[in-house]
Amino acid sequence: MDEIYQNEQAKLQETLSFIQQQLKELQLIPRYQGSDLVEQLLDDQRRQTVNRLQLSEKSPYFGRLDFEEDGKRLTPLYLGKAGVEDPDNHQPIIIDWRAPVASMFYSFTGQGDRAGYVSPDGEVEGTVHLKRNLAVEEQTLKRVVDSYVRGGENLQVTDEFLLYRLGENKDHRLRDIVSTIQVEQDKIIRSERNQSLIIQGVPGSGKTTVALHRLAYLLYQYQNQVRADRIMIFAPNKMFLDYISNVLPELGIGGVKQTTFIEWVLERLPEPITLRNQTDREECWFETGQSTDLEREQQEVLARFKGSFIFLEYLQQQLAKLEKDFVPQGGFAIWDEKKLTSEEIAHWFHVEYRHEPLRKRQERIFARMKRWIEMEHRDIRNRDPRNELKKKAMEKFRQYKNLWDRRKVTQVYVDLAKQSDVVQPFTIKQKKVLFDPEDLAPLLYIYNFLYGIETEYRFDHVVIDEAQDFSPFQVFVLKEHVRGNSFTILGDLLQNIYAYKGIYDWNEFVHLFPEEQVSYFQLDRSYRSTVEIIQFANQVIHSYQGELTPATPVFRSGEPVQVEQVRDQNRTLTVASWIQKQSTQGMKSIAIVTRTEKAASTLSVDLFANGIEHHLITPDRSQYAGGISVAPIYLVKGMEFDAVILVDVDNEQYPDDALTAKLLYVGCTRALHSLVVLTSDNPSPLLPEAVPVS
Ligand SMILES: Nc1ncnc2c1ncn2[C@@H]1O[C@H](COP(=O)(O)OP(=O)(O)OP(=O)(O)O)[C@@H](O)[C@H]1O
Repeated sequence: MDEIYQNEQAKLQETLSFIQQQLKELQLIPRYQGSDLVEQLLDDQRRQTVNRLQLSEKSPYFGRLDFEEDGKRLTPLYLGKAGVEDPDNHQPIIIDWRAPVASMFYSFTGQGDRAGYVSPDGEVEGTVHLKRNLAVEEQTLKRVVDSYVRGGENLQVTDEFLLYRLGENKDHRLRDIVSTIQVEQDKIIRSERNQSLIIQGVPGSGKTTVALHRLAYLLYQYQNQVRADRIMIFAPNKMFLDYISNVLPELGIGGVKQTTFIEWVLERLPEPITLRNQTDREECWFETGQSTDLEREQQEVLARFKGSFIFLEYLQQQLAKLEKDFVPQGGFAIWDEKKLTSEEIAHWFHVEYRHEPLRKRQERIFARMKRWIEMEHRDIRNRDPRNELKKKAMEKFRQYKNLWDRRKVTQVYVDLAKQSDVVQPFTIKQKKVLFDPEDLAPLLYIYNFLYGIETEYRFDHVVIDEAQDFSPFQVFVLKEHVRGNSFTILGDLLQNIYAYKGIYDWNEFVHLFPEEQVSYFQLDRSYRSTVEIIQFANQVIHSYQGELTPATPVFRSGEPVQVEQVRDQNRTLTVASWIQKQSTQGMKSIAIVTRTEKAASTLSVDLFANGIEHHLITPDRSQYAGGISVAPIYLVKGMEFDAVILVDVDNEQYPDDALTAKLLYVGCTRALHSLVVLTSDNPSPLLPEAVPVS
């Protein structure tokens, strides 16, 4: 292996010198400031090459595949995050991981020596001689692992490199996985653009990571059809967006937009919308105790109805009626016998302008009527030198315009919703209607119906993360904004802790797309947590698993999950000493997870009093700083930590019901390496049979 290592070391030096030389030469060329288009294009290309070389400089490649295409000679292919070529002969020095030929690195599993890929010129086949993983960090070769050598004993060492990567401690942001993308993940990443992918995946199966890699792939593969600034990522909250914000820049991608659905709709609608304070609602939803059960149930029924396809169909019918009767009866008359009949105006509206949204047609008709009055007035100017008749006509016109529907979008929605049997009256506060997030998709739908969609709000691709919390109505309205149904929709039905929104079954989304344009994927392998943690979490959710497949851990063993009984008065000290122990063991991200927001603030105060510096995660927090975090359980969804301690896991806080089981499942599956569960002398019935260690 030493010789192999030395050869690779020499190759790395040679590649680095090449990159540095290229960079030096390119950086000596001054930026072009003139107006010659060809020169501008060349300058732009140089800038892109500099960006790629800079990305490659620290870690030029991560893998090598020796491939002998049938009828050609064997070529070692080095794969990196960005492609680098020799400018003199255009030969590739490093191949971009997204290139067709690179797909073999991910799809080749070592069973037999044949491999192939689809190039722009057709299928290519050949023989693989070597597949090698190379870990290069800060220009230093750290590790060389061969996962396949032709004719050698191939012991599935791919896993060795994967385990090495998974065993690392994580800082505060999600990372790219280009060097260890797995076969089932690669299929998703390389899916065609005009496909809506619906991905159900167990916690830690890489859903978020894979979706971001798919974006990088789409931007590479469909350069002329997909633009970064026309891609939108929808995620549950700002902190989560901050948490995932490193992956795309690590892959050399900039400019992709990210938002939450609420924020995006509020920005999109021109009318001010007053949203009811959601903190109270979430608190009520996640608060423990029976007193809120009825309130929760009512909320669930109403919110689910507003997000449902049934409500959408109801609104569609109502809006169709609105359109049919949009033109007021009676026509419009001015002086003498001059008149526009309602049939004439309706013809403009329903036939001539039918391709425009309703309010645009209305504007056009008003403009046309105004022009008509002026034209008619020219004929009688001599009779009406002081414009008396014209003024009267204009006054009548003003009155006529008021016969048209000129309600605000919010008013149209409130009126239509009220007429349905299910929707209850909206709360009014200080003369303003208070809306909930589930009203936003219907509001946007009505807005689009009345005003249409501006170009800047159309997307080439949309990612919906934690999509189990999205309603069919939300996805439907987003579909109106996306060209070619290009979606990546991902989530986990077992993590739908907001039962008052979202879906029970992915079919609720599948039906929204044409059959040939939608693909369903299921990811069952969990890469995040150790075997012990996954087995523990699987037992927590077991009774509520339903049809869903339990998570299969990648074989990475760690310490057993500890369930500890502590008395109330000792709790803070136990947590404090656990934190200290984890920090000394090198854990970079540590989470102390409580059942409610109140409990998190109380514990936070106690920990500060004990000298433990940390961050308290609250619903309005927009950044995740890593280190030590204290958070209520429902706010850690989507995130991960090296070590997690769950506190107060007793019968009172975690009774045996579906919502609580899901919450606890989410909490357990956040941990990468270490999980501790603190309970009282009355432990939660959801905990596995493990005998508590006291
Ligand atoms: N092929 C892989 N190689 C290395 N690490 C991986 C791979 N796939 C996933 N991971 C790691 O597993 C962890 C979980 O990934 P990610 O957060 O994308 O999963 P998820 O399915 O979205 O999880 P959750 O449902 O819990 O939000 C991350 O640390 C990610 O880097």
